[in-house]
Parts: sequence; structure tokens; C-alpha cells
Amino acid sequence: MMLAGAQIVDEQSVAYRPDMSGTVRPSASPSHAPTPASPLGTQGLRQTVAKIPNRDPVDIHFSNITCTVSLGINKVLPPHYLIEQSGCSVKNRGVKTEGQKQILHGVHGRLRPRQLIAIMGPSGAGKSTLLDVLSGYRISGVGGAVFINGRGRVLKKFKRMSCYIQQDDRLQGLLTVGENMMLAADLKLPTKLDKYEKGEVIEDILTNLGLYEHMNTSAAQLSGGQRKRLSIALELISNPLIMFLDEPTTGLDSSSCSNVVELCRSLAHQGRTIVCTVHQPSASLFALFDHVYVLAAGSCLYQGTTANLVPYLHQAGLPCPMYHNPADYIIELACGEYGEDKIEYLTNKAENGRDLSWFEEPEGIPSMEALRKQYPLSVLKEQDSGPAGEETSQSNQTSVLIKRGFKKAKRDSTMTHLRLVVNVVVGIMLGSLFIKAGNEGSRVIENYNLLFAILMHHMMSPMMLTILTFPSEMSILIKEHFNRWYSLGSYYISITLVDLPISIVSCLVFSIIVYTMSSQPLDVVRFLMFFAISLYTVLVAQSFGLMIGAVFNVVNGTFLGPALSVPMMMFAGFGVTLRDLPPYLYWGSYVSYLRYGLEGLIGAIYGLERPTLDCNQAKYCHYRYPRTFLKEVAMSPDMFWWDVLALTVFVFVLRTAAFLLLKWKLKAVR
Ligand SMILES: Nc1ncnc2c1ncn2[C@@H]1O[C@H](COP(=O)(O)OP(=O)(O)OP(=O)(O)O)[C@@H](O)[C@H]1O
Repeated sequence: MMLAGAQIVDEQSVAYRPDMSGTVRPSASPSHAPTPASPLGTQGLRQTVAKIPNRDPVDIHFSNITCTVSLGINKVLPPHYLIEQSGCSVKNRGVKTEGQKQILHGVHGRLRPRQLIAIMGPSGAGKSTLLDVLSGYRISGVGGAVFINGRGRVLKKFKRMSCYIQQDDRLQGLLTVGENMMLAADLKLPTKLDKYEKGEVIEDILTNLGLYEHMNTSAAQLSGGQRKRLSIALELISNPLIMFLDEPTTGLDSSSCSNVVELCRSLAHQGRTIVCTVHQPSASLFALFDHVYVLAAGSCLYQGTTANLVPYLHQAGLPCPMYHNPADYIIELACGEYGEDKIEYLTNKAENGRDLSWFEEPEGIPSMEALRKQYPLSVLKEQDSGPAGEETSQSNQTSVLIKRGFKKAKRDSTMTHLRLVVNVVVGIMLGSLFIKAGNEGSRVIENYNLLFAILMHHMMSPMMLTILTFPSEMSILIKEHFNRWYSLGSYYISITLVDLPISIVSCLVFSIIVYTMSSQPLDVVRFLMFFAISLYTVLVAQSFGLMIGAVFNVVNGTFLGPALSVPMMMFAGFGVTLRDLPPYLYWGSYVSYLRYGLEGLIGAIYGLERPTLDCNQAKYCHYRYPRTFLKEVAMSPDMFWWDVLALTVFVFVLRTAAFLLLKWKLKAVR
């Protein structure tokens, strides 16, 4: 049985010893003991933070924030579409007819430190968009300014002190909680810390977040609330000062909701600024927030403390009915249930977020100038002395990601196990269908069909597997890359290297089965040539799949992959020989990697001056002499090394293109 905590370091670790019950407990200090009942003790969290250098809390001010998106082909949306989509007719106000839609309408606001802030509003009000803008995740179509401690936000520096946890938990489901945490620690904590020191940080965080007992549970098996807490725990490793959480309570039961919000509250009260979007919290959940920012159709209706919401509405002449949850009431107002004029009225009253009079101590809120004086540039210079990009070096990122990749590959039933099984099964099937066809002069055309079928297999399986699985990996990449875990370069090198041995083994197993069952010439050189061309085809197809998977979702990719492969097959020289291709289409044979694959396989089997074939199964064997056959299919046996070169260029070009597309995609989603 794997023992709790053992994964953080290793089984021989001196920092852990089993107690009488067999459960491993840390031996260092009593504060490390797992917290059984309430996972969210503030005391413990303080200890965690004390281990990591802390920075002064930050004051965020945003001014005149606008966000406009292009509607693409839906230049003008019909009004009924918008009403159906939102369930809240006020959304119409956000539409322009010139093919653009303004989501946020010049909102202002202030996010004070040590506060848990809720951004509330009806569905489609622009909560997530505002969070995207404030976290720096969305940059295109955004106007206005964000100030950090009185100075304009520099995104690179801001990202070093903040993190963004999106609505969908993007976790490595195949890794356990402990492994996920160790990986984050290896990427986000200084490399000079040894595994025991990192283990201590992880233990503290997991204990305080109530996840210590689940250390050996895989992330995919956690409940919704536990997954949310793990997402927070992963980001807490770098001790961010500002945390943005998009709908952390969505999909959770009321007790898990309170757990997560209480956790955020205790993290905020330690000196962080925590901003969450929430849909419609219950009265008790609402009371846990310190501060609330209410949006309706991209404008601010209220900004102030949670407790001040009721007096604010009372003063506005829209008193909250008795026994009514104020959070429900403001959402109803924001939805226009009490008339659309109320939205405009409240937006004007709140001055679209400029009015700070409903804050806890409005008179104590420092001006921008006072903040600049409080945090002079000389102090900022010291704080900004850390690394400009990710926390650890590229080589460390690559090696950690390679380790993660192999761990995942070992457990991945689709990418590894199924792939191996498919190669064995298809190999046996093809081998049985074309049994002993390789030596027989009367079955040369059959053997030719087999070589093409082999190419089809090497093209389709890796390409489709990549197209189907990469989009889900992509969402994790977007999150981790945005939160500065690693660079795209390190990630790309790691996935390339991790996949290589799996491709080699699958392809080798397949080649041995098919080659021997179909009685191809028993010659090591020919087999190696056959295997090399097969492997190259796999690598090209995989790179092609990666290009598609990087840009398109699963549905579009599943259509595009095979559709774009058809021309490759047409120009491969199978069916229509290269000689018979119309001159104006001959260029197609140069851009079809299958042509080089087929030529290479034929070169391996029938080239190298292969002697006359057997003719045991027929009276007359037309293709008994391999040269006759090669002439017929218009392929030269001497082109093998050119084919290898062409396929190498394909791998290199497609891999580079996939990298550039990934890079573009990471920017485009923002
Ligand atoms: N890229 C985009 N293109 C077109 N419309 C968009 C885009 N992004 C957001 N929107 C629209 O902007 C509006 C606000 O979206 P946003 O996701 O911010 O709302 P929300 O308040 O977070 O809603 P919910 O609570 O349902 O998640 C919605 O009508 C949404 O359809």
C-alpha cells in the first residue's frame, strides 16, 4: 500500500516515520499533523506562508475598463438569440451592429488588499470577462487601465504576483494529489530547495486545505470540491499575492461551497487579494465575502462591503424586502426584473464603480499618489529582482515535464496502452490477411496493397489519437503556461521526447509482426529500412495531428484530419501511378509525405537488387522480376535516401509549424 506522504519525497525519507497504526506521519513538528475535521484552519495557513518570503499586499485600481469582442461571422445577432441566451433581456444593451459587441462598458473599481471580493451578476453580465481582464488573461479588445499600488500595471510583473484559476479544473487527472503538488513545487519553487523542504511546503498546504489524506488519490478521482481545492493548492505553492478564481463554487454542494469560500476568506485575510466570480450565492455564503462588485450588462451597479449592500439599496429607494437574500435581490435588479430603468439608475448611483463611499472605511482609502509614495520605485526594484519569465530554468522545466510525461504515459490507457494493443492487433490482422505475400511473385500486387495499408495505419492511428487527445491537454497547457509554470519551448521539447520511445516501441512491434507474418525478405538491412520509413511516417502523421489539435477543437479536428489526408493518399502514387498523374497535378506528389513513404517501403522490399521472386502459387508470375514491378508503378528503388531526407524535412517543418501554431494559439485565446 502506498503511504500518505511517502510520495512527496521517497520511501526512505527521514522526514517521515510510520506511527503505530501504520500511517505515515511527519516527525518534524506537531503542526504538520494532518488536520482531521476542519481543513481550513487559518493558523496552519499562516505557518505555510511564513515559510515562503512574503511581499507587501497590493491595492488594485481599475479605471474605465472596456472590452469589445468581434462577432466573427455572426455580424448581427437577432434580439431573440440574446434574450434566449441570457434569460435576461438587459443583455441587448451590450450589442453593436457593426460586427462587434461591447461586453464591459467603462467600469471602474478598487480591489483592496486582505479582502475576499465577489464579482456578482446575472449570467452574461460580464463577470468572467472582467476577471479575465483584471487577471491579465484577456488582452485583445480591452481598453482602460489597471493600476497596482498607484502605478500602471506591467503585465509581466503582475503575473509574478498573481494567479488565475479558471472555472473548469484543469488538472493532471492521471497523477495523484501528491504528484501534482510535487510537480508544481519543482516548477515553481527555487531549485535550491531540496525535496524535503518542498515536501514541507506541500504538506502544510495540503493539510490546511484538507487534502493531506487524499495525497495518493489521483486527481481524476477527487470530488468537485476537492478538485477546486487542489487547483487552489497548486497555485498556493508560489504564494501569490493576488488570486483570481472564476466561479469556484459552481457545481459544488452547499457544504463544499462554504468550504471553498471559507478557504479563500482565510487566504485573503493573510494579506492576499482574492477575487472570485459567483453566480447567485446563498445568504450564508454571501456573508462570507468581505466585498462585492455587482455587474449588470457590463456596467457596475454596486461596489462596497457585503454588509453595506442592504443600506445602499435602502438609500437608493430600492429596499431589499424583508427575509429576502440581498444577493438574490441585487441579481433580480440586475436582471431587470424590477424594470430596466433601475439598472441605469443604480449604475449612475454607483458611478459605474467610481463611488467608493460604500467601502469599509472610505476615508481611509489611499489615493494613487499616496500609494506611490508608500511604495517608491526603489522598494519595487528590490521586489522585482526575481526571474523575468518562469520561476525555474528552462532545463529544469524540461526535465520536470519529461518526468511528468513518462509518469502519465505509463498510466495512460489511451495514449500508451491502447496504442500498443492497436499496433499488435492491426499487425496480426494485416499479417494474417497478407500471409506469406512478400516472397511470392504471383502476389506482388497484393504485397503492394499491404505496403499501402501499412502506411494508412501509420498515418491514421497517431494522427487521430493526437487530434482527439491534444485539445484536453491544450486547456491544461493554457492554464499552466499563463500561470508561469513553464515556457512553451520546455513543454514542446518534453512532449516530443516523451512520445518518441512510445512511437518507436509501437512501430517496432507492428513492423516485426507484419514483416514476419507476410514473409518479407529476411534481411536485417531491408527490415531496418522498412522500420525507418514506417517510423518516419508515424512521426510526420503525429506532427500533422499536433498542428490540427493545436488549432481546432475535437469535432473540427476529427473532420479536418482525415479530410486533409485524402489528397495525400491521392498523390502517393497508389491507384494512380506517379507517371499517370496529370502534369498540372504533379506538384501534389512532392507535397504528399505518403508518396515518400510508399516509395521508401517499396525501395526497402523490392530495391537493393532483390533477386527473382518465388513463383509457387501460380503458373505464370508477371512480377517475378522486381524490376518489372518497379517499372510498372513508376518508382525507382534508388530513391530511398532521398525519401528519408524528404520525410526528415517533413517532420522538421511540421513540428516547427505545430510549435508556431501552439504559440499563436496561446496568444489568440487571450
Ligand atoms: N469571445 C466572445 N465572443 C462573443 N461574445 C462573447 C465572447 N466572450 C464573451 N462573450 C459574451 O459576453 C457576455 C459576457 O460573458 P461572460 O462570460 O463574461 O459572462 P458571465 O457574467 O461570466 O456569465 P456566466 O455567469 O454565465 O459565466 C456573454 O453574452 C458572452 O456571450
